[in-house]
Amino acid sequence: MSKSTSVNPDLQREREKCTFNITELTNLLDGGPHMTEERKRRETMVLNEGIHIEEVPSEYLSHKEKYELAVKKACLMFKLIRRLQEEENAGMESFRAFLGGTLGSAILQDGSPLTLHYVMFIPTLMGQATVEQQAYWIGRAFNLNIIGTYAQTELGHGTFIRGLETTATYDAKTKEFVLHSPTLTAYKWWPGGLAHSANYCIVMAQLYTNGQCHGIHPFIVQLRDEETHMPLEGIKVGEIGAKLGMNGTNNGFLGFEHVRIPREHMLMKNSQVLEDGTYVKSPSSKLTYGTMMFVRVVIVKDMCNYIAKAVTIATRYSAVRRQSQPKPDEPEPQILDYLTQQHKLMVGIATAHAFQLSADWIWNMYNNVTAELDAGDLERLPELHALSCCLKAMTTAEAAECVERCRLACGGHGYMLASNLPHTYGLVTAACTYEGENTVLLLQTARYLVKTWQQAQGGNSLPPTVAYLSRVGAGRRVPPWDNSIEGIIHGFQLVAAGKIALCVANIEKRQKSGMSYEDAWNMTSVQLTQASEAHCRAFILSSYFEETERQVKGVSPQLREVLLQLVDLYVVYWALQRIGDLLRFTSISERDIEKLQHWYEELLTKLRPNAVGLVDAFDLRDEILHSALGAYDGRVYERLMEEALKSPLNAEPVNQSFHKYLKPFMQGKL
Ligand SMILES: Cc1cc2nc3c(=O)[nH]c(=O)nc-3n(C[C@H](O)[C@H](O)[C@H](O)COP(=O)(O)OP(=O)(O)OC[C@H]3O[C@@H](n4cnc5c(N)ncnc54)[C@H](O)[C@@H]3O)c2cc1C
Repeated sequence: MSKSTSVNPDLQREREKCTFNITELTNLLDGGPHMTEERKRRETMVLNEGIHIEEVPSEYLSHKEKYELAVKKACLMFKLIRRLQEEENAGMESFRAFLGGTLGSAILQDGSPLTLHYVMFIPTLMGQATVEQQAYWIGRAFNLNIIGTYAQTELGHGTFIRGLETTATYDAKTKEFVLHSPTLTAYKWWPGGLAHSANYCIVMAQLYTNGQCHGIHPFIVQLRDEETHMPLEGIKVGEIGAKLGMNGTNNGFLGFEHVRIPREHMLMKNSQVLEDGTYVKSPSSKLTYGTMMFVRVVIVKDMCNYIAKAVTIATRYSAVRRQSQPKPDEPEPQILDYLTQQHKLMVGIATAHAFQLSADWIWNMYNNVTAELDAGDLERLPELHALSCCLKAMTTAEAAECVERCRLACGGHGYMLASNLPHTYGLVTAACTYEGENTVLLLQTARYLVKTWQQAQGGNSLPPTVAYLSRVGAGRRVPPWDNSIEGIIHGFQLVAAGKIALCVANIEKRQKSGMSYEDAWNMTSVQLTQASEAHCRAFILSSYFEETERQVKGVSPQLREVLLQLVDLYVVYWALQRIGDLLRFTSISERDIEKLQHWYEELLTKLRPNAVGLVDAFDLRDEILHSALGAYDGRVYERLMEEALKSPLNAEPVNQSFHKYLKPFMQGKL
């Protein structure tokens, strides 16, 4: 952590009154002291290169210049990864470590044009290419001799994959596929790095062989000449234009005019097309889920980093900022002393912890299920799929809310790009849409929950993450309310079960009244998304609670106390947020609610002295925070002015537009 000699005295006082050892918490969050050391080593290695330093802040560059700078930085980052691979034989994790949440967004604040190469291109090759295909492609991709992306979404269709229109028609005479975009809406639209960066691409297209359509399959397609980078014949490629955020990602469009590729360029680990055009179906359509789930799990982990970043900025700023004078004879208080401010910030800190533990949990589950898959066992795949869908949806939505709340908590200064909260919001809110639009994902989880509920009613045993549904199932008497953490978590399980039961009952009722299943589903879908959210909330609350209980066994009493306070705060916060649900599905009373409210206020007060210590423990270097409001030394006002002076408009006292427009206008001559 970069420590300036002159730290703002308020911030310094906050650090002095912290009750626990900050390094102990940092180590815990990293997964052990050796991991902290490893992370710091990586950060130093990257930041010492100076790639993050910008002569002119990139917000003042043109669209084209922003892209050119993003490519330069991304290449320098990839060069480092290549060096690490050569020196230390590092694997895929080196990509994640360098390009993921914290370091990645420190270097490329508005997204990287090469991210898709490691987020989607390589994982898809690993998951869907045959051993021979991997032998041919992975080495080149891994060494970054080629740059790839992943093109699925089209102008006309994103969510509905079966509706994609790009075709890949097999020509048995030449043993080639012919890729074609029959309509404007068939154009690929959105893939990161596609516009001007990647020279290869995995394209999802409708496979036709012997006159029959076999649905969507992956193909690897060369887009650009490896020497000149010119688009190959029949390839129509370009950029989709400026966006709310992520303007460094070079999202592109792509159309094909009868482009021929060899048969070997269909990724055939799962389904195959033989030389004569015979189609050999995949043993399970579910096998292709692997890459999607990997990416969703990575997204959950990234959300923790973005939340940690936003709350670090807003909490440090809240310690430095003084405003208003509630007591006439006393100085203005730090805004962190207002309970409403603590309410905005503390839950963010707790959320970062809760998501990190949920992410670790699902990461382990992902690895176990993948190992089972490799051994041909698909049993836990639907459970993992359902959990990864709702977790991705909930964590991205909540991260976006949390970053926005942090921005608002910083008042006007939070609106400045120099706070780095707007860019962070741009990155986080995009994740609500990509890799599965959030509502659609919640509905996918709901489909699994409805099915599971029906299984439970039939007396079948349920997989671990939904086992609670048979314990708290329909028809059971609602137990007395227990105003403890375990009691609230149990209450959330009752809410989830109650909502799922209602959805199932509503769908059945609507069907009985003559509606088709599809219409009954659609009419119930608002409730279905809420049931999914309730299920996911119950999962996050219980995994956060259980994992923390396990974790605190190995920490000092001082840290233990704070970690448990954070869990309590998170659980009670959500109970208060969802009072309506609890009143509806549990036996909670007005008196219990009042107690919860007091408990919550007490927790905020208890956590208040440790607020800065808690965010310091995220150990985000100034170069990573990239924020005038959040720097370690708290020199907020000085930094804001320093940043303002970097505006190109401040380079001259009078702008030429004065002479050209303002003056003639004021003099009535325009
Ligand atoms: C920043 C960014 C980066 C991206 N990167 C890539 C990339 O690299 N490669 C790639 O292939 N794609 C990429 N995408 C595309 C992304 O995957 C799609 O935007 C996403 O899947 C949603 O599809 P859509 O845009 O067609 O929205 P739509 O599916 O049209 O959704 C619009 C609305 O309709 C609703 N809706 C749709 N279907 C249903 C349903 N069945 N039930 C209820 N409601 C429904 C949705 O909830 C939403 O409110 C990216 C998108 C963004 C924003």
